Amino acid sequence: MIGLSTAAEVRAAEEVLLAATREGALMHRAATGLATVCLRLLGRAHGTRVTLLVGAGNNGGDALFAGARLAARGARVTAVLLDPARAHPAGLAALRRAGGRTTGPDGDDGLDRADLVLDGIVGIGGRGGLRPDAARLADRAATGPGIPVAVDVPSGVDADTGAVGGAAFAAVHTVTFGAVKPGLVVGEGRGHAGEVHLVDIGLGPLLAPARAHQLTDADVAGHLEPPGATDDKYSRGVVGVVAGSAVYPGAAVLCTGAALRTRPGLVRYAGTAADGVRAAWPEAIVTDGRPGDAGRVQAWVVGPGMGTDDAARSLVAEVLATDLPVVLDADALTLAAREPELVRGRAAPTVLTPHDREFERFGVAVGADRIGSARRLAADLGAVVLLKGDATVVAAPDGTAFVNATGTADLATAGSGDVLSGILGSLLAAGTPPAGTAAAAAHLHGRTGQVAAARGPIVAGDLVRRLPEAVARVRGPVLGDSGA
Ligand SMILES: NC(=O)C1=CN([C@@H]2O[C@H](COP(=O)(O)OP(=O)(O)OC[C@H]3O[C@@H](n4cnc5c(N)ncnc54)[C@H](OP(=O)(O)O)[C@@H]3O)[C@@H](O)[C@H]2O)[C@@H](O)CC1
Ligand SMILES: [K+]
Repeated sequence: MIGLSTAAEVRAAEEVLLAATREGALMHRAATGLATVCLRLLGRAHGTRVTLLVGAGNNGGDALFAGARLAARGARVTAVLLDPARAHPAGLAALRRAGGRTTGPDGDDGLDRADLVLDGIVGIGGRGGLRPDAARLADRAATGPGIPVAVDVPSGVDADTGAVGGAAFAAVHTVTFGAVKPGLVVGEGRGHAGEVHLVDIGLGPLLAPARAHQLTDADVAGHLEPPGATDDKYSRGVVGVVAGSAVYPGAAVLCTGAALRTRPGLVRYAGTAADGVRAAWPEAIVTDGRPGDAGRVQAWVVGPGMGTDDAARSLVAEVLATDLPVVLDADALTLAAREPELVRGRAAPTVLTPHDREFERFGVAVGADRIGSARRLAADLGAVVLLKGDATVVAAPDGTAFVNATGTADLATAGSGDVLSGILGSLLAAGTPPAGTAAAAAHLHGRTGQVAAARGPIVAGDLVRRLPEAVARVRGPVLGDSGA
């Protein structure tokens, strides 16, 4: 699990470490890591051209020291000092000693011929969009030939929320220090950060326990263990699906299929799409009755494609009245937004899976702080909220949050959400804690999108078909398995 630490958490840890190390040591660690990544991206230093955009804070200091290291190896380095009188003095001296040159914001910045541009305008000390000089340079960097690399945080991106309140540096790589900040992996910030490289500067043991996390394949593999010798179809968790309609069985078919393919066990379906589900998935146990007629289950998924009429409302209320974990998706979210007390009163876990418009039906704007908004709704409803997006956010009522790392634009296809709710129901039936389980489902859904899209454009049915391959990929190679 990767902890996501806010600027304040990083600063608090930094303060302790700064007091315990000799002056400048942390910045040297940061700059060494930064220069190493730049060298890897450039392939070599000698003969390359590097432009540094240097603000007046320590973020500019990092860029200057890294630039000095590259200059010492033969790169032609130009530092553009946004505020020459306040540029980091020791960094500036190091760059000049190594043969780098400096200029002001209106000088010859070399951006039109740079191989790499380092954005050291502002880091975790930044507020709001970039000021005019900085904005103009960030804009030129975006259209120039150099690889745009952000130092710690792309300037103009809020490190905690990913909000971009005006002009911002568009990086393809971000080299961040001490901890990954949430703003690099969520919302608009994710697109501005590009690939994130974490440089260890020794903060780890001093950081407060993170309240937001990213899962890795290894974390999610624990949810996807193959059946053991003593498992039977019941012991692996039985999921019940209430979805679709006689006229539109598609959502029910996708959701049931995804549940079946995630953790082979037992899937029960109850609803008016029974014929369609039977035809597509003879493996499922199907009734055209009510949820109560379906037989014993350990978790319910309710909502996809079932409409919002009185009949649908009564099915949602019946499922929510059980003491089992429930995933509320699609139409069930619209119904729950009308009667949030149906969710608030529950003792068993409830997971809501809204996209932005569904989220806002609960009366909370999503805004630019997606983690904060998901946390607010989760606390209000006493439920886990999985807010879908480029980087899906999961928040628990206690504020624990997860940001998904595997999302891809290919998942924005009709029926993709039905597949996610099927995956989630299937994992939740195992009885694991709901927030981490929802994050694991988002992770697997994203991996499935990646696996399926590798062969070309995808439809939701491809996700169901490629789920076993994605599960295998998340589990990774089995130790001791020779492949024979
Ligand atoms: N502490 C350490 O030892 C270590 C720190 N480290 C590094 O330090 C960074 C934090 O440094 P920091 O605290 O100096 O703040 P920083 O991010 O440079 O920003 C302040 C400057 O930005 C300016 N500015 C603000 N908003 C702006 C805007 N919208 N548009 C334009 N400018 C704007 C602001 O201007 P002012 O308001 O003062 O005029 C001021 O000049 C951190 O991210 C990491 O890189 C690492 O080396 C590890 C060791
Ligand atoms: K920066």
